[in-house]
Amino acid sequence: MAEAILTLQDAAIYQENNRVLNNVNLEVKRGEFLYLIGKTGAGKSSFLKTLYGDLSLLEGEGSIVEYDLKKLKEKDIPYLRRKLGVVFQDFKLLPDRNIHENLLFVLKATGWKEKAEMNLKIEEVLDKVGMKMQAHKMPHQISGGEQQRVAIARALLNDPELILADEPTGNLDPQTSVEIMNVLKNINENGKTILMATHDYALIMKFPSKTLKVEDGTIFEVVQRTV
Ligand SMILES: Nc1ncnc2c1ncn2[C@@H]1O[C@H](COP(=O)(O)OP(=O)(O)OP(=O)(O)O)[C@@H](O)[C@H]1O
Repeated sequence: MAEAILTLQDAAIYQENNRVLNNVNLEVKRGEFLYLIGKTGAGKSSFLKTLYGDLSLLEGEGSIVEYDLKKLKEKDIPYLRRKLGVVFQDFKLLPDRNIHENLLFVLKATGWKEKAEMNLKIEEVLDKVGMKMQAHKMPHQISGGEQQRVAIARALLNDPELILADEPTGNLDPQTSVEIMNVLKNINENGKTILMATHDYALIMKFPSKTLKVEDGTIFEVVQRTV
């Protein structure tokens, strides 16, 4: 049996004083690809924010990539984030520097020092997402799908154990969404665990995988045909 990379027991998720989710119990095993679905406002983003330390876990127990979410301190968060790769709907690339410099910025911010090592790492992650030849371009010179590829490459820089993707195809057309899914699936097949929030049921049908649903204030696993 693969070991658990994420577990939650009787967890509640809060936004300010509002309890958004309750009785959350789940276990994600190393190597899994999981979807997180649910209506707008159901609490998917709040859930993911709790996992990457943006919201505190106030009730229940939780552990992610060996961090205890209940005991997480402010000073732990940068280290937790290095073991997680987070991908957002809106790419969040820095507009004032090229692709290479965007990735270099993250490496420097996470403690890398050796220029040659940094350049090699950047080349390696851009190669994984098919963007090696475009490292000199500015974010506005590449398409949305290409920007998302770069954002995925950025998430891979510190060799994370788990990738959290919040609607990574939300701003992309159907064909580009399929291309991004192929990139994510490929990364998953190479051993990374991925938890991906999405509204895109067509994509789920095309790339079936274990699916969690956020509904009525909690999270539960659904079988594919009922999503
Ligand atoms: N900063 C905040 N303060 C208080 N309540 C919030 C805050 N952010 C979100 N909420 C509330 O928490 C609930 C869950 O929001 P959340 O953004 O997690 O939903 P979601 O499922 O990710 O939706 P979407 O698909 O639109 O991103 C909503 O009722 C929302 O109004």
